[in-house]
Amino acid sequence: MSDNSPILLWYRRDLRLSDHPALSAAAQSGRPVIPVFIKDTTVDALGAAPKWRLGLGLGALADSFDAMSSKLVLREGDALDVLQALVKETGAEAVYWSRLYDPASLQRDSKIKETLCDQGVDAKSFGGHVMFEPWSVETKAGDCYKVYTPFWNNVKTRDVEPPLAAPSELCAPEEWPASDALEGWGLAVAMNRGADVVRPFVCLGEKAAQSRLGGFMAHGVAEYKQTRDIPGTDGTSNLSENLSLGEISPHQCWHAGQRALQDGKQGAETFLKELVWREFACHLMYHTPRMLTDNWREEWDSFPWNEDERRAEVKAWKQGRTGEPFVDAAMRELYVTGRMHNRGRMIVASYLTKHLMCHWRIGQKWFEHCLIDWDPASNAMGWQWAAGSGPDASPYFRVFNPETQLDKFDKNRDYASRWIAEGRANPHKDALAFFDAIPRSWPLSAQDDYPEKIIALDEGRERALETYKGRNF
Ligand SMILES: Cc1cc2nc3c(=O)[nH]c(=O)nc-3n(C[C@H](O)[C@H](O)[C@H](O)COP(=O)(O)OP(=O)(O)OC[C@H]3O[C@@H](n4cnc5c(N)ncnc54)[C@H](O)[C@@H]3O)c2cc1C
Repeated sequence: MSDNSPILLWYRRDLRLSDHPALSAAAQSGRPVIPVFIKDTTVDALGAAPKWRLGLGLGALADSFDAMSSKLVLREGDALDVLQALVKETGAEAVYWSRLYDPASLQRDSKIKETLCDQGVDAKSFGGHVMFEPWSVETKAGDCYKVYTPFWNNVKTRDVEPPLAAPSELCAPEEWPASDALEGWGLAVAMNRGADVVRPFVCLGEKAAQSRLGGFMAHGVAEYKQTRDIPGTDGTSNLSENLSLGEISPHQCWHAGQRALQDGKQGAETFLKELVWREFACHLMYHTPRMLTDNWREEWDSFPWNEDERRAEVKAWKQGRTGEPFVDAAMRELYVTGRMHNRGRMIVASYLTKHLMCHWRIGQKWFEHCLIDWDPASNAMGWQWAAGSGPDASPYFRVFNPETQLDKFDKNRDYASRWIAEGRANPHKDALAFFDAIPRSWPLSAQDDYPEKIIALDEGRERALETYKGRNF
């Protein structure tokens, strides 16, 4: 390889400069580095909110490169074609990237690696997206894990690579290749009116993610074990949005959590365990990619789910109009912020799949459309956990009762009143924001009456339990 040939640094879901093994390796080589992002079919396939959030993240990453006299080159097309064209244009002899583990990326990346290597290009993938490579965690029998607790026990005492500093400088190529304009990609198009409403809730970019982590370590993590389950408080890290696009690395979060634990902050161990849930999801997806599309437990294949999204009860669920305050508050939080508290996610998922007996894929798809922290593995695992069809799932006969959950986790109704406007003299501004975000085709207004329950909870629960009977779960 000649000393001055550039390295193409192919960015995907790793939108940061610090703790980026591929970028560090490229910078250390002393050769020119050309950061590239490609809008290929995996980007086109994203839901409205994740695609919009990606666009914001790319803008922030481009600014970071500009600030160090570098540049993020944007190209559109088949990833292999684009990389080959860039190799030709720039004389690059190497392409580096951070590994991803979903089936579409794995298939694309292995083909690209093979083709580029055959053509004499040094195509190399690096870690960084997860702390524990999915193939590096095995049971004693050499299998993958299917249950979280033994997975946690396996990894909890492992050494996690200390985070790498961002390179202080990057060598620029003699000539920069042409770049598309980010605005021309139309990544925001499907968000319509929602974008202006969601934007103030976004924590954008690497710097903001680091300060969010710092703030949480200083003020939140000590009480996290108690506060993480209360959706009316700001009791969690809110880092999923940044983790999902790689604006922060799990290693950075892990080491911050370890330091907090050493400082005697009790909640830090629970935080570390949650980070490992993300690892576990990725492990499951890598070993059983059908988890994204099919019941993990095949016994569920003959279950008579409602699969028709046009049904009135699905519409009511999506619009936060089921008449169950916990469910409706959470669905509106999703629409307004692009995120939803974990307790809300569990409750709306249980309600849709159990009380309404709708297929978990309907919910998975809606979350994929609305979440700015969308992650294919965590989303699929969460939905299959709630439905009962997943590997380490909530028992199928456990049906969350949204009313008793509200009494337990939202005693003072802080959460419900923040998100539901109807029937209130002075609705919260966030509850009103919902009506600014929704599509005009939803004929809803804050002046409407709050809806009657679309199903009595007992009736829904009994119907589900009755249908489970005689099945071999
Ligand atoms: C039906 C359903 C769908 C979900 N879809 C997603 C999704 O698309 N993207 C996503 O990131 N998470 C998803 N989750 C998991 C979880 O709800 C979110 O990670 C969490 O609410 C994020 O908030 P936080 O960053 O404040 O988390 P914290 O409580 O601060 O936890 C720290 C980090 O640990 C990880 N984590 C925490 N809980 C989980 C979990 N149950 N599964 C996997 N990782 C976890 C996240 O990366 C999170 O940022 C889903 C859960 C359910 C039940």
